[in-house]
Amino acid sequence: MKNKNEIKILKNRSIIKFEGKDFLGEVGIDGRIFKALTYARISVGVISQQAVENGISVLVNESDSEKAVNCLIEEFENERKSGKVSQIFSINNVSVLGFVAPDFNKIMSELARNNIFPLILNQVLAENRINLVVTSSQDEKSKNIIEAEIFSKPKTVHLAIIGHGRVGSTLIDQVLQKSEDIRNRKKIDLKIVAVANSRKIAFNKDGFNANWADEVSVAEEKSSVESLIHFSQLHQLENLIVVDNTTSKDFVKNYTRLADNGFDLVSSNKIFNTAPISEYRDLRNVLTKKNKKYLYETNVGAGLPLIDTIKLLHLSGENITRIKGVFSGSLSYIFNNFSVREEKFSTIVKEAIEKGFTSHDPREDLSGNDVAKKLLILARELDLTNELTDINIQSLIPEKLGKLNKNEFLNSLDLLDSYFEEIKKNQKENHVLRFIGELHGDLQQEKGELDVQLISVPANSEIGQLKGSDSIFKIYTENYGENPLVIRGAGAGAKVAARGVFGDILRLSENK
Ligand SMILES: NC(=O)C1=CN([C@@H]2O[C@H](COP(=O)(O)OP(=O)(O)OC[C@H]3O[C@@H](n4cnc5c(N)ncnc54)[C@H](OP(=O)(O)O)[C@@H]3O)[C@@H](O)[C@H]2O)C=CC1
Ligand SMILES: N[C@@H](CC=O)C(=O)O
Repeated sequence: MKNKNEIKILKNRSIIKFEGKDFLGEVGIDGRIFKALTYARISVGVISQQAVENGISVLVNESDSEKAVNCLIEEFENERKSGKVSQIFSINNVSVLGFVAPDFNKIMSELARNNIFPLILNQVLAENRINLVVTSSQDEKSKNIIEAEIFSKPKTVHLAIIGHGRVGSTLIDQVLQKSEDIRNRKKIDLKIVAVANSRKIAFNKDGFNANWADEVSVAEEKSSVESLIHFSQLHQLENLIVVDNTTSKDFVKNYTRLADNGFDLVSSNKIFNTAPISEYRDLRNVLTKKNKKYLYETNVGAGLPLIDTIKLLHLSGENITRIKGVFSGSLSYIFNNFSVREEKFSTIVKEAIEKGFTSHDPREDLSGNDVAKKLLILARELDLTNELTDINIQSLIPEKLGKLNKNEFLNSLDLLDSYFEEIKKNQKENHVLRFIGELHGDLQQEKGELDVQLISVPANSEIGQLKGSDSIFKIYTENYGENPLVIRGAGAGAKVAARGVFGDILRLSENK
């Protein structure tokens, strides 16, 4: 190699594989292989011997591969008949990458994380010189990964944003606004290469810019995970992250396939983490096997650093004994306001919807389901095996309103007014209403007790003093005793949720 800093790439090569048994160490076999190839005027490149499998691999130009196989078949006719040589065949469409790198192990682990496993590897340790043979469908991607490692170039991270509703579109704008700064400060080049909704998916291999919404609106490709995987393979994209900002039950079924195809996962969607425990564990096993990561900090408390904190406490052996709080940003807003304002319940619910605090269908919040899911997600972080059906949920909507379609329900909101007015009036003096979640019981057992309910608390209590759409999580542990660790802050809204998702993306990117 002339320039030590160059990555040399030789395309259109074939591996000729020569396999058999009992010829290891036999004098003359290698010589006959090279002689036969030389007589056929075939030039030979990287060579590798597999002692265990008793085979030899040589590299030739793809245009010579058929001739190379035929001349070796002819040369070893007798050994093939006796069974000493079992197979002579070619693997076409491969490329060689030659480079000098001091930290070879790091490069190998980066390649493996991107599902790249070299077919041949030759190393001259003393000179840090390496030759890798990879399939041509992965050669450019391998080159980019190796270049980023050896030349400390910004590493490109390719993002597929699934769902561009309130959270997804805010996230895209935040990423676009910050990408240059992140490239300069962290040497991470974030490129949004795919954006999808439930109907279609738009691709841009160079990365979308501020006009992304226009590109999505004219896209014609049907939304599917197959086309996303195909696109990532066609363009040999490395460091892939798929971001699920949907509310879809169907999309989460793709997580395993995406992990299998080299994607790490970030999700604001709570559905996967509240699936039956066997499915929940299956994906985690696949992720471990495939060395893929799955981050979901925004599943509980939007952008608040809650899941990470609980994970750390639990991992460090601190026994969490109880978690109690206001888990829902929308219900926080609704009851913080309803408790102190002379307004109808339905008016305040409409405000929460307008401010983007509620789920797409506000009944997900008002039924207590959203809080129940958040509670379950926290319980499972503590290795408890609870299911959604184990949770005692007090729903805030009568059954008949649950059966309406979304618009009919929104038009019937005022049917809730007198019921909540009555509850408000019947409280003790200086009390306010709060909708809380609580995980308690003996948390060293397999399952904890999970309750979701509307309570009345003194206005001057910690929970009673909550404002705006803030969430509060009180985490009680053995060592903190009756002084819980308290995490409090904005619990809903597209901006804070998107910021939390962005944080997960950056955490994954930094470790890539
Ligand atoms: N809003 C908030 O404060 C917070 C929200 N979250 C979570 O963030 C997620 C997104 O919320 P939000 O942005 O408010 O929801 P929206 O309803 O505003 O947006 C959902 C998006 O997902 C798309 N989508 C739905 N199904 C699919 C599918 N099968 N494949 C591809 N795209 C799909 C929708 O496309 P289409 O228009 O075609 O249906 C839409 O673009 C939710 O899971 C929510 O629970 C988490 C924390 C806080
Ligand atoms: N609707 C949720 C936000 C999304 O998770 C809430 O009100 O907290």
